[in-house]
Amino acid sequence: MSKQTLQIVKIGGNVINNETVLNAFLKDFAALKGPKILVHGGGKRASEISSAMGLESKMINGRRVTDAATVEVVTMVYAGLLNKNIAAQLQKYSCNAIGLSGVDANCILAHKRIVKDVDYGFAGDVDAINSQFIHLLLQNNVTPVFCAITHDKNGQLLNTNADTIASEVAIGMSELYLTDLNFVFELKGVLENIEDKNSVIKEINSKTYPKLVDKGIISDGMLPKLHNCFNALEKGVNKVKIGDVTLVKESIKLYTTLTL
Ligand SMILES: Nc1ncnc2c1ncn2[C@@H]1O[C@H](COP(=O)(O)OP(=O)(O)O)[C@@H](O)[C@H]1O
Ligand SMILES: CC(=O)N[C@@H](CCC(=O)OP(=O)(O)O)C(=O)O
Repeated sequence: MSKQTLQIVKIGGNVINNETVLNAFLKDFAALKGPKILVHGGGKRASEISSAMGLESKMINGRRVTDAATVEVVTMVYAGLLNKNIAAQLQKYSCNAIGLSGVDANCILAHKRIVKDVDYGFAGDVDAINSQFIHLLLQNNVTPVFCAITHDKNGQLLNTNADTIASEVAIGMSELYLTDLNFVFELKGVLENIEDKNSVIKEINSKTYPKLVDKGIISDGMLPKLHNCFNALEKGVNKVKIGDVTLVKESIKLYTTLTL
């Protein structure tokens, strides 16, 4: 039997911080037919709230250094405020959303990120997705909304990059579905020239990708995003796209497609 298509959409911090844009996007997302999953970040809001609490935010290579105080703040912001607000807006648009962290029903198991020379604290890298439980929700017309909080099965909460959550969920669900992964952010796609908002590169493949990195065209947060895109394609995800909030509309023509 052929697999059903599953849409996985990730929204980032700049979209989440603009209430009007976020609501318009959530209305379109709610109208998407078929099984779907929303993954949200919210790094920008977490940095603002940390700052208001007198905590400094430190990012290294696109990932937040998450000390004991920061893991408390990000859990409150991602798994509480943002996750529940997004689920409430989707309910308003008649999408039966369930706001979840990776802890709930052991949906996303992770381990503390260990890399040479950098102590990221309670930042997590993903080990496993509970695809059977997520499948159960989807089959009952429930739409999971995941935030960036995971756990290590030893009682420790971990903060995981939301792009990584989206690609790992897409990889994990690929055993059951044909998965389409969509990264939604504030620009129309990956740009040839960051000053020209319409200079969207329509297709990036695994050969052109390193050249764009060498030329400095791809930098900052786009580096881990593209790494996650290619990792997803290599591990069986069907389609990967990057674009703005109109990406979930069928009529949209301008975005970046990633291919192997
Ligand atoms: N070539 C590029 N095209 C588009 N954005 C780029 C490019 N190179 C670097 N960027 C930066 O990457 C950012 C997106 O990454 P990030 O801030 O992590 O997004 P999000 O929080 O939505 O995941 C953009 O806001 C932009 O500043
Ligand atoms: C470990 C790590 O970096 N976690 C991220 C999780 C949120 C996120 O990825 O948010 P955006 O998608 O809005 O950037 C962070 O705390 O910023």
